[in-house]
Amino acid sequence: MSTAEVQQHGFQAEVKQLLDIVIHSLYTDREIFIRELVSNASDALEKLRLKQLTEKGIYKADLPLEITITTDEDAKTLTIADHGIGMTREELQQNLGTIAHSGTKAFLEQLKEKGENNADVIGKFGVGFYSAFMAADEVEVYTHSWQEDAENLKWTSDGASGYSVEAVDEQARGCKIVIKLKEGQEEFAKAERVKEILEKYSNFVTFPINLNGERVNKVEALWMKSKSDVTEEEYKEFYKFVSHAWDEPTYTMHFSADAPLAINSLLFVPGENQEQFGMGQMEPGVALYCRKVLIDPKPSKLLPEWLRFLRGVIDSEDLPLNISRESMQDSALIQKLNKLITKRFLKFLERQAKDDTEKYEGFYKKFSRFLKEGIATSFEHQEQLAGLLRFESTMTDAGKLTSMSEYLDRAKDGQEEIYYLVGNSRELLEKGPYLEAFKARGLEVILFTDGVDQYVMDALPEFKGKKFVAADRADIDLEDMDAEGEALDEASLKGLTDWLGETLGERVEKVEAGKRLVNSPVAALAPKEAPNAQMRAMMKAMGQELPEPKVTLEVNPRSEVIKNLAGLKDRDTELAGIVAQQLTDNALLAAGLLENPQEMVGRLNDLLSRVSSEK
Ligand SMILES: Nc1ncnc2c1ncn2[C@@H]1O[C@H](COP(=O)(O)OP(=O)(O)OP(=O)(O)O)[C@@H](O)[C@H]1O
Repeated sequence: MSTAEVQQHGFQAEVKQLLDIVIHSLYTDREIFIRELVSNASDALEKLRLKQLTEKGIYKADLPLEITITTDEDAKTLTIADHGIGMTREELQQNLGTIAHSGTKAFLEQLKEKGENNADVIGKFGVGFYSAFMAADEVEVYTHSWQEDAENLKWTSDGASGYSVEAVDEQARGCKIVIKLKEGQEEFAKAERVKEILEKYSNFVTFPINLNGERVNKVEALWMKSKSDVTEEEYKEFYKFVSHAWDEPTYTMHFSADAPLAINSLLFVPGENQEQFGMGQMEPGVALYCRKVLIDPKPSKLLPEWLRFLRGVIDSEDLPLNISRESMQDSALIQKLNKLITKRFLKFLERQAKDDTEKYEGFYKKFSRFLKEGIATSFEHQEQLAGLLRFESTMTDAGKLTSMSEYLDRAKDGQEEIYYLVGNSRELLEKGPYLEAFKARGLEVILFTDGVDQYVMDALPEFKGKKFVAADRADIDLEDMDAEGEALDEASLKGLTDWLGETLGERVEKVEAGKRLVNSPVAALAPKEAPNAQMRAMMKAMGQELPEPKVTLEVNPRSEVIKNLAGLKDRDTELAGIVAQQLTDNALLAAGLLENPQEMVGRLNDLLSRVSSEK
């Protein structure tokens, strides 16, 4: 291939879609494209700084690690150049021709399926390099990779269908991005305007920035400063800068410690949960530094996976600088950092929950899935995480949330268990037969209605020494109470339960007189190990055939239906048999365990015809 040849490339379909949104629908804060490009330049310089530690033969090794910005009002251009790692031909195609981030890609595919051009949502997550086309007619990228034998290249695009790549004359190491401004966007070629934009965040950039030959920033790392020297505004801008975010952080946690490890850390909980918007699994976003030198922008083991929503920086002096990223991931030091920061963050959340409940509940609505994932996957932090859960219960008004600690505060003296029930909605749970007995005894039951709650509760055995017990399980031992109304006498009750056991045969494990029912005649109690209604629905959705579970049928000796049935079985065994089957179906239906509603309809019609024919 001759070096003069210009290669034409089409953009990947998702890039075209993204560019279409960027160019036609994203109008707010166009100036942020400068932040995106400066932040990319800073990333590229950080990567080069790390290469300097581990590689020999860096191209033009003496070039300073800095960012140079020039404006040209006559030519209507803005140029942002860095001496970072630059890009090879393959890297240009990979990085500036496709969307590497799988989450963004999946998200765009979803938008396409729905036929939406949702600028609002995409605007929340940033579009990186492509944001240049908010202000540009054409963008040129001149580059030479850090590798000595790499080509001198120029990438050009008008942001429409594709881009070209060609070999050019000798380039400096790094990238020089020339932005040819659109009509109406000439302000970004004015030095004053660009300076004003840079001032917002340039002090977070740990490399010098020169604008038209004049230095604009002090180089300082915000996370190394003391809390009292940083303003709210600086935190916000820093968050946007380091995480390429367009939203504002919900929480900011800035701390330093000397022992057991020397740490300076600045962490953010984002304003939005990307995973909630269908952007796929987030990548870890807390970068690891050692004395202001970036070691790894996305270290996967620095924090537990369920903390992948956090953004920010952890800087530890104790890290050896020359260690390879691979061996660092498994080092004892990383494990220590992981433990320490997780503990601090959980404590931080506990305090936030106490200090501003409303704000915490707002956070919880968006991010609770991560905490629950933590409970299901990390034994070590289970108890602390359980304390951070919020839920409704039989003692809260609908829509109001409470916590485990509040539950225990309200619990009766001597109550050794925490009762809960999992289902699709509060309404359904309240209509079911299981809560009566608890209500009658003044016992609080937690109502879990999130789709993942069953998994969470399967993983969580206890909280502060009190066992979790599902209110619909057969083996709950509730204390006797003086229920109102006359109960069936012992002998008739025994006769009835024996007869029911025989009549229902294989359908039930056993039939017993119970203490838990107040109004309902019967309830179906699933054995401890059996999947509950929610799990069954999920298993069925995955195509698994499930037999009806063998339940314990608990009968209420004070119910009129039960008292009548005890007599009916001796007068009209056939009719009593139909009633018994129907009662069982009712109980299974209420429990979400009924498998054959068709059979029930036939039987109900039979019953109705008998009732209506009675004189
Ligand atoms: N100045 C630069 N020097 C070297 N590589 C660059 C430069 N600018 C961009 N790149 C490369 O192009 C890729 C894509 O950049 P882009 O800004 O679109 O996304 P990102 O920075 O990876 O992610 P995000 O901005 O969403 O966090 C970068 O990951 C990087 O590899």
